[in-house]
Amino acid sequence: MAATGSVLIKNVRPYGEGEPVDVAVTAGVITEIGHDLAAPDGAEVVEGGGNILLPGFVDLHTHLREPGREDTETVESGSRAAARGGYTAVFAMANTAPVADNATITDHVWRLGREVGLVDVHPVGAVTVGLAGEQLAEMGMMADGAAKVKLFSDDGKCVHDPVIMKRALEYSKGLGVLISQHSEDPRLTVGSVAHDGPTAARLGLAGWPRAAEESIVARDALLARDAGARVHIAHASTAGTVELLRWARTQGIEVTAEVTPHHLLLDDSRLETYDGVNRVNPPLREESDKLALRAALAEGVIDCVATDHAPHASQEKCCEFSQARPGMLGLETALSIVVETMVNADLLDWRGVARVMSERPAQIVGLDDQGRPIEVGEPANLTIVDPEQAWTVKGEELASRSDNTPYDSMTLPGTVLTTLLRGRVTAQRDGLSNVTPNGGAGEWL
Ligand SMILES: NC(=O)N[C@@H](CC(=O)O)C(=O)O
Ligand SMILES: [Zn+2]
Ligand SMILES: [Zn+2]
Repeated sequence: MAATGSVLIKNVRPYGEGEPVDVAVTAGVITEIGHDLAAPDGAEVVEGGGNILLPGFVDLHTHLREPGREDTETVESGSRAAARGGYTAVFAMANTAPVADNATITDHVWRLGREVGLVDVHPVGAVTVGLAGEQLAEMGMMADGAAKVKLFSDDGKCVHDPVIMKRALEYSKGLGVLISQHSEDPRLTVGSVAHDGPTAARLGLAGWPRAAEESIVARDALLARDAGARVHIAHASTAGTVELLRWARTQGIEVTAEVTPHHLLLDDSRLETYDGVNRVNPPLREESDKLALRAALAEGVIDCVATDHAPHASQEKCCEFSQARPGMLGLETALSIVVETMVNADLLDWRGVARVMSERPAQIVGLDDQGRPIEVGEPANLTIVDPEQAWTVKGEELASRSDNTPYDSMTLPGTVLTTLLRGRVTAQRDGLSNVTPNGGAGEWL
């Protein structure tokens, strides 16, 4: 693999539009786009096979579990999973052990990411010390450190105290950073394990009401308005949250939001089996919520897709539903779920996929080297996707150290073939000749 040398990507269709072209890359930057380009001496050639070229994906919500739970994921295994999923940048949440609530930890995670070099790992800083919700963390120190932390979140927990959240928003505005809120009023979710609806009632599972999310979304929109700050809503899961986001926009409040692939595809009908793999926060909701989330993503009311990739050890997921840890894997399957729920449903075209997977997340968090248009002079953070190729998910074959995917054994549409970070190949499936029409995609090299 050439480090920062020359790469010639043959035969790709940027955004799935027009005739295939070649894309030449030198020193990590796109230098030419055209037909029948000659490979410069020593250039690595990547055959695109007429497939779709997109900007590399950016995930605002990943759990990498390092430091502390390296048995379930490391910066390396998570970076590999991300590259295979078409990602070139991920934001690693702060709910590690110890919590990433100071610059020593955020800089450590950032350095680990650089050493691995498969994806840009941006550590998320905690909003409060120890995620305890009581005392603001040293956000300024983290923002000023080597990692230049841009996103702060107590994810896993809600910044519940309105006074603390108000101060955090004011502080974030001054620092030019963004807070991502895990919207969950903890007093409404004590003991809750599943969406509070007919399915949970029938199955005897304690319910997690929509109001637990929506009351915080509404409150934080108002706090952001008063502070003149921006706020980002993590893993939006209800139709009511969509309506609140729409309302906030009409008021000129700067609220952005993400939706996870699992909330786009799955609903609480999955819970019938009591399989702990389906336990997640916020919980899988009802079909009406799912359809509202898809429509909101198509319309732009929800800005982007974020995986909430949450690896857990199998012994923490296989137990009784109420005992299973909440969270599911997402990085390696996200593109396929977006193809299934949005592209194949005619809700998004490939320009739209680039918008929700790459451009908007980069803009929201202020990354200037990711989510860029595929044009000469832009960094070559790219992914090649075969829209026709289906593949069968097998938990144990994923690059993640964990296998808690809710899509195990499912055949999903859309395959990532190659990912490039600043022109360097970070993931590549076996030669196109090995990609069989219905028998799954080629092996990862
Ligand atoms: N989504 C989850 O169910 N779990 C996440 C935490 C979180 O995103 O709230 C985790 O860290 O496991
Ligand atoms: Zn969360
Ligand atoms: Zn999370």
